[in-house]
Amino acid sequence: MKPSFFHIENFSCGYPGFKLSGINLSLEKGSFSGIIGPNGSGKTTLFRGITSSIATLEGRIFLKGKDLQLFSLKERARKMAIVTQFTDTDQISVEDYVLMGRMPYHHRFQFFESKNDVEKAHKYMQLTDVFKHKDKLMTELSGGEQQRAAIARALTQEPELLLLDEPTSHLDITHQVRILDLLHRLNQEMGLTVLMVIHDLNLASEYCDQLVLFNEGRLFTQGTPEEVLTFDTIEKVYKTPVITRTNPYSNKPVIFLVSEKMMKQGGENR
Ligand SMILES: Nc1ncnc2c1ncn2[C@@H]1O[C@H](COP(=O)(O)OP(=O)(O)OP(=O)(O)O)[C@@H](O)[C@H]1O
Repeated sequence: MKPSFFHIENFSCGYPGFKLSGINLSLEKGSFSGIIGPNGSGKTTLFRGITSSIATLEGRIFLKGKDLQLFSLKERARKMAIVTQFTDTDQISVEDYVLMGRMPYHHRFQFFESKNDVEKAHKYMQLTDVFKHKDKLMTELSGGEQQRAAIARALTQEPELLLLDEPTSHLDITHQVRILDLLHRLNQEMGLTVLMVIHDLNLASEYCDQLVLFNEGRLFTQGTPEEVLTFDTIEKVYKTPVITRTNPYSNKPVIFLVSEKMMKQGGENR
């Protein structure tokens, strides 16, 4: 059988007091997947395990059939990029920050970026709408602008697999759609494989082919948005009732939250 593009096998990692365990996950080349789940369920921990920021306790991860541990850092950075929740905002210009995405392609004694590196960085800065800030310091950007610069840097890395931890958490609605549309376009046109942690279940439903739902350090279920975003599953995992409907334009599931206020008003109107 042909190995999948990215394969996580019986994986476990964690910290004292929290263990993520028994994770099995396969991503096909060119897939667009979302990891969802309540706060503290282990989504970021999985990314930390994948990038070896924390030690693996059990299991293995394969990228294009090769154990991720066997990749050199440079080789891995050419294949896989990650956008974390926290952008390091040193005293560095936005342009230099994004250009760091080209470092995995520099040869040993290359101290300056090439014309090609600058062109790529400018292209992705434009696509993420941060080009106008290129001469500012990263510390002078807003949270959403920093998040877009981090995405620009990861795209400048031109990876085959892009991992994003809550890429839209600081973005206004225009930029949420703009960034997700951009990722979708790169996914469709260039075969970029995307795996993102996302809290907004409606955006997850709209953009992802596959959803992976985490709960209490385990993978609770995975499947298409239609299979995962059901009333029963959401109530069981998030412990809150929701209303589920289908978006008439995209035919994807849409979730409406049910508040106490809404329940009371519903009662009064009956
Ligand atoms: N450095 C750490 N040391 C010890 N425990 C940690 C550490 N980082 C996270 N945890 C714990 O691990 C658990 C999972 O955290 P994680 O950040 O993976 O959750 P998450 O699903 O990404 O949550 P959120 O949706 O809030 O971002 C939490 O209970 C958290 O308190």
